[in-house]
Amino acid sequence: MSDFSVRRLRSDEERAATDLFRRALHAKEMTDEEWSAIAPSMQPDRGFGAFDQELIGTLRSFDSEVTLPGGGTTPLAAVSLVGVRADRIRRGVLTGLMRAQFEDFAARGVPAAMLHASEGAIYGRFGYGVAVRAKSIEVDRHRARFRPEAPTGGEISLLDLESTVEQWPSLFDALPRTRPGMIARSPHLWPGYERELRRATTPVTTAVHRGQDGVDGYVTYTVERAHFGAPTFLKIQSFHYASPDAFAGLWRYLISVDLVDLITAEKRPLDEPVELLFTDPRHVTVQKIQDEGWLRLVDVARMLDARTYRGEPVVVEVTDPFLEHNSGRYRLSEDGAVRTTDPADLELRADTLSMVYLGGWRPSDLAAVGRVRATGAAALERADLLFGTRVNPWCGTFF
Ligand SMILES: CC(=O)SCCNC(=O)CCNC(=O)[C@H](O)C(C)(C)COP(=O)(O)OP(=O)(O)OC[C@H]1O[C@@H](n2cnc3c(N)ncnc32)[C@H](O)[C@@H]1OP(=O)(O)O
Repeated sequence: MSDFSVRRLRSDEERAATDLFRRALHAKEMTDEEWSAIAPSMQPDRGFGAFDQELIGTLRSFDSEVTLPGGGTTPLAAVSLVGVRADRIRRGVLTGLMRAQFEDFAARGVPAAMLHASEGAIYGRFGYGVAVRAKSIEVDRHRARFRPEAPTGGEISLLDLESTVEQWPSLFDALPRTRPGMIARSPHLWPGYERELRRATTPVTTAVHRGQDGVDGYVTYTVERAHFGAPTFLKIQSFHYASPDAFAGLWRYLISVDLVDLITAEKRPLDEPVELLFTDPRHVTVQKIQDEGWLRLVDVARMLDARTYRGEPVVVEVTDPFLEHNSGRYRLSEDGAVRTTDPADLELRADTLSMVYLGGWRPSDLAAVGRVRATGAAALERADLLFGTRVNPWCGTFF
């Protein structure tokens, strides 16, 4: 490890830290105008910097909360803007920053953290695991026909760019965050979203769905084509709903939009049944399945006790090399989670525990690739049921 120290960033260092992150991602430094648009998204006291003679690495977070299996919520740190200067990588700088950030989470009683990773090989060693995967889909608008039993939906009204910017926070906040892994959107997120919307080169439209009990869903999109004669894409930027009627009603609207060939939606829940709305499900193709959210159980005991379980108890032995105090055995049952000295049914590392925690992976599948060790098939069957969730996890918020 080279000689550097890590400390909380002062507010007058936030711009340099953001530029350092952007350089690490090969993006240009910000103009004054760009910084004034981005500055409000920096939650004070949540940034860390690594310094030798100067700033050489950074990361930050903003406060949020996450929905857990069973419907409860806990505080969550949404981690982002992670970067180390190119001439200082692979010397332990990120490791030092991670350690300082976890200490800060523990001091503030934040039991979990989530991030979206630029690369898949970075964060496992720090105890983050792929808890949420998502699919990107493409719908052939000309051929997709609704099945007769698909809900008809309610009324649709349209918002333009300015109304979308104004109403997005209240539209999102009014909808329940029902899936495990969904997070609250801090006020610090919206300036970045607004900036993205304003950078669109074609009109931004939001279709708002109103059901019997009022507004219960919305979809925001742009329509784009590469050049004259190329296929026209309706690109969904954001799609949230609270009822099957809103889900089907908004898809009916999207399919009805003229002069569109293909509809694309990125990072949708794995079990969202868009294709089943249509007479031929093959008119919806899955383009990609990717990791959407990496979860870290910072306080394993608290997080294990915060979610619900079904079925017979299981004792898990957790190994957490990065946050050693989490290592130990936990008995999980419908009554919650307690530390125990009973023999373990399953053994797994902290990053693997994160993968099963929201119900995104079955312990038996992870056992098949050597990431879970179990006493036998019966233990795995109990663990699959215990960690299983009614719906797939989904984050649905980029940060
Ligand atoms: C949530 C987000 O913001 S995602 C964006 C993350 N940022 C980027 O991708 C920007 C470009 N990359 C970078 O800035 C840096 O390379 C970082 C932040 C990914 C890593 O920072 P570093 O200071 O090099 O990490 P550090 O030296 O602490 O590495 C710790 C270990 O992880 C490994 N590691 C680090 N980055 C990577 C990587 N990209 N791929 C594979 N292994 C990696 C190191 O080899 C080291 O392994 P070791 O302990 O076995 O020796």
